[in-house]
Amino acid sequence: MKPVKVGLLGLGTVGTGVVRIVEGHQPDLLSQSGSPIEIVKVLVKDSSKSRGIHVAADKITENPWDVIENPEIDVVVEVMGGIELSKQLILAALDRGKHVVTANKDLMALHGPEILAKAAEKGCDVLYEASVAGGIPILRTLVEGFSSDRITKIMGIVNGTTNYILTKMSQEGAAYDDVLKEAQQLGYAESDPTSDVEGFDAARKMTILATLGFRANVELSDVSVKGISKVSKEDIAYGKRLGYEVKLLGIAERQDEHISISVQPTMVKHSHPLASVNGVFNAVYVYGEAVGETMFYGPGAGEMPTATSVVADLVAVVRNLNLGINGRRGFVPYKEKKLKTDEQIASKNFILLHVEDKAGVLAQITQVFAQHEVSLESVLQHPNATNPLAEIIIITHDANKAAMNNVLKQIESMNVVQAIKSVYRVEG
Ligand SMILES: NC(=O)C1=CN([C@@H]2O[C@H](COP(=O)(O)OP(=O)(O)OC[C@H]3O[C@@H](n4cnc5c(N)ncnc54)[C@H](OP(=O)(O)O)[C@@H]3O)[C@@H](O)[C@H]2O)C=CC1
Ligand SMILES: N[C@@H](CC=O)C(=O)O
Repeated sequence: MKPVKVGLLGLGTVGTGVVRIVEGHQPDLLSQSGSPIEIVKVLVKDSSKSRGIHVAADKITENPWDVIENPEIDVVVEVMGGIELSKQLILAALDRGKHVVTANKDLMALHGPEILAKAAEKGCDVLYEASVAGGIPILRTLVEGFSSDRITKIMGIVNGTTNYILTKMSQEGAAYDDVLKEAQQLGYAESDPTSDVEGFDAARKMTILATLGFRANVELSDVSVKGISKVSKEDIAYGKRLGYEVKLLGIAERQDEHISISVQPTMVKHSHPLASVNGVFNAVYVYGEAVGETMFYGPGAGEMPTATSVVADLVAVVRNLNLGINGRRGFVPYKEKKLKTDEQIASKNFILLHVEDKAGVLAQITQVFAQHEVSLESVLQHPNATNPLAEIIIITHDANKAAMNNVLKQIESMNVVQAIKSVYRVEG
């Protein structure tokens, strides 16, 4: 039986896993796809590097065109990362009629529409399951599993590195910098981990999830982003005392065709299933009008989980090749999105203030909330042992973002307020 030939762009964390699965699961891949699958060329940046896996020297190249212009290659698997070169190579591969599998969320979040349009024009498949939530098959689930429903909310822990960091800070009191180093050593973090800790990686994933879930032309610039670099041990400890876990949450919501998408550290109530998603695990919570609440859980990063999704896409491409139906999905024309205004975005909020420790201050503060019609769920005040200030912790009921911004602006200008230490969205 003639094997389907694959060119692999990248042999790092994910690429190594892809080679292991393709070589180690041959009988399963054959029975699932209908053809043997053979990796015939592998692109690396530095061929002299020692690697944790053996690949025959004649398969390794430092020249990407050895893969793209190789006429025997049917499918290109891009796991090298980056944007400009990967985009150029993927478009060139599609121009030559090659199908593409990629794990590259940076690329798909920014240039997905252009790449998918080219694939449709050329009758090729472009699959990118591994780009969101590593080992969880969430993209297929949104596109196929929920094709009959109208999704109104997608909420996810979609970055393994930050969830690993927050979990270790919360459970072991570990220091932020130490845990980030560990996540890098474990192969979870991006080559520039700023993407992870500042929330950009999660924003790219939320762009992809919202595009597919809401079937709308969502762009990366539509996502408001805040990372975890300013989350303190104090915030985590306060959250715990009040029954919350701090998580970096991506939240995409839709109401009457208006959408909002954000990534931000969020206080998640202990009783909410997302609060117990720990370590490198990811979870995506999907609300559909008909189905109600669903949640998908699994490892969000790392060699083998991510490679599982990449190779599952490869199997799908090969199956399509054998059925002669590649590119049949075509380019889905998404609906024009409408973004919610700040008046339309509502959530509960957690606010930690340092204020002067004297009578009447609490009343002054709560009055500001009342003026802007933000009602309060709970208010705690106690003296701070280390300085002559008191701490006030407020949890609001659902309040719109515009009103909350006005409250915070007014509180910041009050003489009795030394600092607005933290503001978090609250879920659950
Ligand atoms: N790591 C993870 O858990 C996950 C990663 N992803 C995505 O998968 C992709 C790969 O990630 P990962 O495996 O972690 O990355 P790595 O940095 O571990 O590997 C990148 C590989 O690509 C090669 N490469 C990079 N740039 C070039 C270039 N210009 N020319 C030739 N070869 C190049 C590198 O070569 P060399 O080895 O010689 O340096 C290396 O083999 C990224 O898009 C990432 O966002 C998605 C989900 C999870
Ligand atoms: N750096 C990413 C890797 C997977 O997408 C993460 O930590 O989730």
